[in-house]
Amino acid sequence: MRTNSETLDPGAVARIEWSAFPFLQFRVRTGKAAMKAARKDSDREPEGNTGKAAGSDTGSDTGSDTGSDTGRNGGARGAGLGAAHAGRRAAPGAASTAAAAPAAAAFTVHDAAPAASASAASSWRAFPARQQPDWPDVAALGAVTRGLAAAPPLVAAAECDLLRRRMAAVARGEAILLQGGDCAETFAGTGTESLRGTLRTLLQMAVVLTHATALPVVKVGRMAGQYAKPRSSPVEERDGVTLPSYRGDAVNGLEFTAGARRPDAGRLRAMYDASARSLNLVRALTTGGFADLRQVHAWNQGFVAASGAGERYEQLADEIGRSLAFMRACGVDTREVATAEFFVGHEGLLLDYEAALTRVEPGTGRAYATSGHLLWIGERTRELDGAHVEYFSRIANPIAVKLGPTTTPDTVLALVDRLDPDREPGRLTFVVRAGADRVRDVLPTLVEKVNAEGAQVCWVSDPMHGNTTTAPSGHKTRRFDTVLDEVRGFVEVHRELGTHPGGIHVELTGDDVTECVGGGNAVLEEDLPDRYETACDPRLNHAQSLDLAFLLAEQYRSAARA
Ligand SMILES: O=C[C@H](O)[C@H](O)COP(=O)(O)O
Ligand SMILES: C=C(OP(=O)(O)O)C(=O)O
Ligand SMILES: [Mn+2]
Repeated sequence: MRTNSETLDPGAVARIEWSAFPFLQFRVRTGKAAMKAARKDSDREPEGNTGKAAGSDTGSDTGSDTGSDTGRNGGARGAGLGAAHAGRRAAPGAASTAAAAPAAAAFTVHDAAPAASASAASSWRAFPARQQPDWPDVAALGAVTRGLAAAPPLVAAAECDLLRRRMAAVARGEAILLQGGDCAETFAGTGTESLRGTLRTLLQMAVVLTHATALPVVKVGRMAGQYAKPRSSPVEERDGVTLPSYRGDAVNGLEFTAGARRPDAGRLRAMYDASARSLNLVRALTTGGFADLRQVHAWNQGFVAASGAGERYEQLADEIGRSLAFMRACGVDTREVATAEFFVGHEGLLLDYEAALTRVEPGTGRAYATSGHLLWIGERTRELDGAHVEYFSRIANPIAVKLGPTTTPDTVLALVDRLDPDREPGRLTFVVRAGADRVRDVLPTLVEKVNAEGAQVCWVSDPMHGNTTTAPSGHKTRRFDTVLDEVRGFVEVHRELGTHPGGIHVELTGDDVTECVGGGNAVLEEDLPDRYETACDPRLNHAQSLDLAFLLAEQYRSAARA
């Protein structure tokens, strides 16, 4: 059967190139997939990660290269997983696999598809896949993924191509990436005020960064798909009771009961539905007036007036106001500047889900993950001979890879070879999360080696995941100053090398939560229990996010002046 994902017509794509005022403008027409697929699945061994118990100090999250992570998981076991896959396919008689036979045939039948694309939905199955749930009911998994394979794509291939071009601008130093949102989205939070708040926060940050850098800001939400979590430990222990760790709403429930923590494949369908609802709201808001520049600026003025550190930001906010007045005086109708180009992305962790939503473009034969525009591989799953790198090597979306503090230049160069063999600007982003104390040591060599290789990747800072600590109260937290210090280190390194600090990737929310310590309104350690609402990692709250944007804006400016 022929696979098909409907696309934007090329004319429409051409019309949504950068406008004169690049913060804005987003026109998308999505289409219906005509995809009838039958895919069965193979069961997998449970994750053998023997990392620290949940709730212990997360300092080690500042992490190991996945080379040593292999050690943690057991290198032999990793190889064994691959063997187990192959073995299962060769012996489909086992009761548990009978209903879950391999066959990603649905995606491999496009006659004109190049081999790489045609097998995108299935080739990863020959490689060990880390951090996958131990689904107890493989028949249910097969039924769900077959349903997803027949469902419409959530994003269009042409939108992914557009983001690739935007990311190419980032790679060339002509734009900045701002990516942010929850660590773990929840189904309960889908389509609610929280999502609006996160979107509003990102739009506010984008205006500040756009003005300070005089560069377009490419906006990508960690949203409408960020429902699956890799964990340091497969189990969590509380008061002598040990249960499977929460792996995100896509897999199991947060509640600490055996029933909730049991992986449920039906949640993959719920993830798709929740993503669709969120995307719908994001598209409506970003095109329906919510992103009106005057309104976003008014929000920023409100923030500056209310912030404990507001005085420091006043000048920049005033300048933005004057720029808007200048535009109006020149005859630009700022009321028309009311839509924003916005993309969504998530960690492409659950390969059964991503494979089921992979679609091959009939026109080009290229395969796309249609679950989101930009997908990334996490620090724990980026091993070169693993299933995630294999899957990502075969999709045409813009993709990113997280790099922790122990990442070696050889690993990075090998990732470039696997994931960006054509050295195409915009294809590959490295998200550095080395930790504030390591970034200045680790990053320069990585950047130099990649440059010497002739690859034009985007370099982005994730100042969250290398800076997680545990407060005396037991809450996982991050210090605002440390987060800021990592971003500063990241920018400094790039300035010294003459390369482009391409942007930030941040866990944040528009809510006034108390999860990270510090910031202009000074959340204290003892405040953490007040509004600690995250389902996984601590996020910057609304004010802390804007603090970060204003302070980063200062840094970009002073670096530009130097
Ligand atoms: O978001 C990233 C990871 O999923 C998260 O940091 C893991 O947290 P853990 O170390 O508590 O498992
Ligand atoms: C899991 C994440 O980060 P990392 O892979 O960098 O630990 C994340 O961004 O949610
Ligand atoms: Mn996280």
